[in-house]
Amino acid sequence: MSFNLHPVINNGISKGDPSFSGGSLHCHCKASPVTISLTSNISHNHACGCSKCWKPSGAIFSIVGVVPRGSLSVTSGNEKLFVVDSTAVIRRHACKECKVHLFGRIEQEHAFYGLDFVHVELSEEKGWQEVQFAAFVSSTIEQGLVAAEEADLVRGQIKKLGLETYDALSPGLMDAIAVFTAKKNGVLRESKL
Ligand SMILES: N[C@@H](CCC(=O)N[C@@H](CSCO)C(=O)NCC(=O)O)C(=O)O
Ligand SMILES: [Zn+2]
Ligand SMILES: [Zn+2]
Repeated sequence: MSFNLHPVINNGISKGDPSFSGGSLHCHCKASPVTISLTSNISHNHACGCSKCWKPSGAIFSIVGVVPRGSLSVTSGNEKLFVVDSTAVIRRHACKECKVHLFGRIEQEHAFYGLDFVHVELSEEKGWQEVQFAAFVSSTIEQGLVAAEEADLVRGQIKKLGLETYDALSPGLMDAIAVFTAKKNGVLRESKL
Protein backbone atom coordinates (compact mmCIF):
# COMPACT_ATOMS: atom_id res chain seq x y z
CA MET A 1 0.00 0.00 0.00
CA SER A 2 1.38 3.40 -0.87
CA PHE A 3 0.07 6.80 0.16
CA ASN A 4 -0.13 9.94 -1.93
CA LEU A 5 2.26 11.83 0.32
CA HIS A 6 2.67 14.66 -2.17
CA PRO A 7 3.39 14.58 -5.93
CA VAL A 8 6.75 16.32 -5.41
CA ILE A 9 8.11 13.49 -3.24
CA ASN A 10 6.05 10.40 -4.16
CA ASN A 11 8.71 9.22 -6.63
CA GLY A 12 11.81 10.27 -4.71
CA ILE A 13 13.55 13.45 -3.68
CA SER A 14 15.37 15.45 -6.33
CA LYS A 15 18.17 17.64 -5.02
CA GLY A 16 18.02 21.41 -5.27
CA ASP A 17 20.81 23.70 -6.42
CA PRO A 18 22.58 25.46 -3.52
CA SER A 19 23.49 28.36 -5.84
CA PHE A 20 19.88 28.90 -6.96
CA SER A 21 18.71 32.34 -5.90
CA GLY A 22 14.95 32.54 -6.29
CA GLY A 23 12.12 32.71 -8.81
CA SER A 24 8.42 33.28 -9.12
CA LEU A 25 5.40 31.38 -7.77
CA HIS A 26 1.84 31.54 -9.01
CA CYS A 27 -1.58 30.29 -7.87
CA HIS A 28 -3.69 27.84 -9.91
CA CYS A 29 -5.95 30.41 -11.61
CA LYS A 30 -5.71 30.18 -15.42
CA ALA A 31 -6.79 33.80 -15.81
CA SER A 32 -5.12 36.57 -13.79
CA PRO A 33 -3.15 34.37 -11.39
CA VAL A 34 -1.71 35.78 -8.18
CA THR A 35 2.08 35.81 -8.54
CA ILE A 36 4.85 36.37 -6.03
CA SER A 37 8.57 36.78 -6.52
CA LEU A 38 11.29 35.43 -4.22
CA THR A 39 14.84 36.82 -4.39
CA SER A 40 16.36 33.95 -2.44
CA ASN A 41 16.17 30.18 -2.26
CA ILE A 42 14.07 28.65 0.51
CA SER A 43 15.32 26.91 3.65
CA HIS A 44 13.89 24.36 6.11
CA ASN A 45 11.83 22.91 3.26
CA HIS A 46 9.67 20.14 4.70
CA ALA A 47 6.61 17.97 4.28
CA CYS A 48 4.01 19.15 6.79
CA GLY A 49 1.03 17.00 7.76
CA CYS A 50 -0.72 19.72 9.75
CA SER A 51 -4.26 20.82 8.98
CA LYS A 52 -3.35 24.44 8.25
CA CYS A 53 -0.73 24.22 5.52
CA TRP A 54 -2.00 24.12 1.93
CA LYS A 55 -1.92 20.73 0.21
CA PRO A 56 -2.63 20.01 -3.45
CA SER A 57 -5.76 17.90 -3.92
CA GLY A 58 -5.34 14.26 -2.85
CA ALA A 59 -2.01 14.77 -1.06
CA ILE A 60 -1.76 14.04 2.67
CA PHE A 61 1.18 16.42 3.17
CA SER A 62 1.95 19.99 2.28
CA ILE A 63 5.45 20.87 1.10
CA VAL A 64 6.49 24.15 2.72
CA GLY A 65 9.72 26.09 3.19
CA VAL A 66 10.68 29.55 4.41
CA VAL A 67 12.27 32.72 2.99
CA PRO A 68 13.18 35.99 4.70
CA ARG A 69 10.11 38.23 4.40
CA GLY A 70 12.24 40.89 2.71
CA SER A 71 12.86 38.45 -0.16
CA LEU A 72 9.17 38.15 -1.01
CA SER A 73 7.02 40.51 -3.02
CA VAL A 74 3.56 40.13 -4.53
CA THR A 75 3.98 40.84 -8.24
CA SER A 76 0.36 40.49 -9.41
CA GLY A 77 -3.16 39.81 -8.16
CA ASN A 78 -2.64 41.25 -4.68
CA GLU A 79 -6.37 42.15 -4.62
CA LYS A 80 -7.28 38.45 -4.84
CA LEU A 81 -5.42 37.54 -1.63
CA PHE A 82 -7.21 36.95 1.67
CA VAL A 83 -5.96 35.77 5.07
CA VAL A 84 -7.27 32.24 5.71
CA ASP A 85 -7.18 32.45 9.54
CA SER A 86 -6.19 35.78 11.03
CA THR A 87 -5.93 34.24 14.53
CA ALA A 88 -3.24 31.72 13.45
CA VAL A 89 0.41 32.48 14.20
CA ILE A 90 1.14 32.02 10.51
CA ARG A 91 -1.24 34.29 8.59
CA ARG A 92 -1.67 32.36 5.37
CA HIS A 93 -2.47 34.49 2.34
CA ALA A 94 -4.53 32.53 -0.21
CA CYS A 95 -6.13 33.26 -3.57
CA LYS A 96 -9.86 33.75 -3.04
CA GLU A 97 -10.63 32.05 -6.39
CA CYS A 98 -8.49 28.89 -6.47
CA LYS A 99 -7.78 28.81 -2.70
CA VAL A 100 -4.06 28.12 -3.20
CA HIS A 101 -1.89 29.61 -0.41
CA LEU A 102 0.74 31.99 -1.78
CA PHE A 103 2.56 32.81 1.47
CA GLY A 104 2.21 32.67 5.23
CA ARG A 105 3.52 35.56 7.34
CA ILE A 106 4.06 35.95 11.09
CA GLU A 107 3.05 39.37 12.45
CA GLN A 108 3.65 38.73 16.15
CA GLU A 109 6.58 38.14 18.48
CA HIS A 110 7.72 34.62 17.55
CA ALA A 111 10.87 32.55 17.05
CA PHE A 112 10.20 32.54 13.30
CA TYR A 113 9.26 36.21 12.97
CA GLY A 114 10.82 37.52 9.75
CA LEU A 115 10.33 34.29 7.82
CA ASP A 116 7.54 33.73 5.29
CA PHE A 117 6.18 30.25 4.53
CA VAL A 118 5.92 29.30 0.84
CA HIS A 119 5.17 26.31 -1.43
CA VAL A 120 7.73 26.21 -4.24
CA GLU A 121 5.76 23.62 -6.23
CA LEU A 122 3.96 26.77 -7.41
CA SER A 123 7.08 27.67 -9.38
CA GLU A 124 8.20 26.44 -12.79
CA GLU A 125 11.86 27.02 -11.94
CA LYS A 126 14.18 24.22 -10.83
CA GLY A 127 16.81 24.53 -8.09
CA TRP A 128 14.68 25.16 -5.00
CA GLN A 129 15.96 23.45 -1.87
CA GLU A 130 14.82 19.81 -1.67
CA VAL A 131 12.57 18.50 1.11
CA GLN A 132 14.60 17.95 4.30
CA PHE A 133 12.22 16.13 6.68
CA ALA A 134 8.55 15.40 7.41
CA ALA A 135 6.76 17.19 10.24
CA PHE A 136 3.41 16.74 12.02
CA VAL A 137 2.88 13.21 10.69
CA SER A 138 0.34 12.36 13.41
CA SER A 139 -1.72 15.43 12.44
CA THR A 140 -2.79 13.51 9.31
CA ILE A 141 -4.79 11.24 11.66
CA GLU A 142 -6.56 14.29 13.15
CA GLN A 143 -7.84 15.24 9.70
CA GLY A 144 -9.08 11.74 8.80
CA LEU A 145 -6.47 11.49 6.02
CA VAL A 146 -4.78 8.46 7.56
CA ALA A 147 -6.08 5.78 9.96
CA ALA A 148 -4.17 5.57 13.24
CA GLU A 149 -3.12 2.03 12.28
CA GLU A 150 -1.66 3.38 9.02
CA ALA A 151 0.52 6.10 10.54
CA ASP A 152 3.58 3.88 10.85
CA LEU A 153 3.16 2.82 7.21
CA VAL A 154 3.21 6.49 6.26
CA ARG A 155 6.35 6.99 8.38
CA GLY A 156 7.94 3.96 6.72
CA GLN A 157 7.15 5.30 3.23
CA ILE A 158 8.73 8.65 4.14
CA LYS A 159 11.83 7.03 5.68
CA LYS A 160 12.34 5.04 2.47
CA LEU A 161 12.70 8.40 0.72
CA GLY A 162 15.61 9.12 3.08
CA LEU A 163 13.67 11.61 5.21
CA GLU A 164 13.29 11.65 8.98
CA THR A 165 9.74 11.92 10.34
CA TYR A 166 8.52 13.92 13.34
CA ASP A 167 5.19 14.63 15.01
CA ALA A 168 6.13 18.26 15.58
CA LEU A 169 8.80 20.23 13.71
CA SER A 170 12.37 18.89 13.48
CA PRO A 171 14.46 18.95 16.70
CA GLY A 172 16.52 21.90 15.36
CA LEU A 173 13.41 24.01 14.78
CA MET A 174 11.78 22.93 18.06
CA ASP A 175 15.03 23.92 19.84
CA ALA A 176 14.94 27.34 18.13
CA ILE A 177 11.39 27.86 19.45
CA ALA A 178 12.46 26.74 22.93
CA VAL A 179 15.52 29.05 22.93
CA PHE A 180 13.24 31.95 22.01
CA THR A 181 10.89 31.08 24.92
CA ALA A 182 13.76 30.63 27.40
CA LYS A 183 15.25 34.01 26.36
CA LYS A 184 11.88 35.68 26.73
CA ASN A 185 11.60 34.24 30.24
CA GLY A 186 15.20 35.25 31.05
CA VAL A 187 16.20 31.67 31.79
CA LEU A 188 18.29 30.72 28.75
CA ARG A 189 21.05 28.51 30.06
CA GLU A 190 24.64 29.01 28.87
CA SER A 191 26.39 25.98 27.46
CA LYS A 192 29.16 24.48 29.57
CA LEU A 193 30.46 22.55 26.56
N1 LIG B 1 -2.09 19.34 14.95
C1 LIG B 1 -2.18 20.69 14.50
C2 LIG B 1 -0.77 21.23 14.35
C3 LIG B 1 -0.71 22.53 13.66
C4 LIG B 1 0.65 23.18 13.82
O1 LIG B 1 1.07 23.41 14.96
N2 LIG B 1 1.34 23.49 12.69
C5 LIG B 1 2.66 24.05 12.82
C6 LIG B 1 3.46 23.79 11.56
S1 LIG B 1 2.99 24.65 10.11
C7 LIG B 1 4.42 24.61 9.13
O2 LIG B 1 5.32 23.72 9.41
C8 LIG B 1 2.63 25.52 13.14
O3 LIG B 1 3.63 26.10 13.47
N3 LIG B 1 1.48 26.15 13.03
C9 LIG B 1 1.30 27.54 13.36
C10 LIG B 1 0.19 28.13 12.51
O4 LIG B 1 -0.31 27.41 11.66
O5 LIG B 1 -0.11 29.31 12.66
C11 LIG B 1 -2.94 20.75 13.17
O6 LIG B 1 -2.80 19.83 12.38
O7 LIG B 1 -3.68 21.70 12.95
ZN1 LIG C 1 -5.87 31.67 -7.85
ZN1 LIG D 1 1.89 22.91 8.59
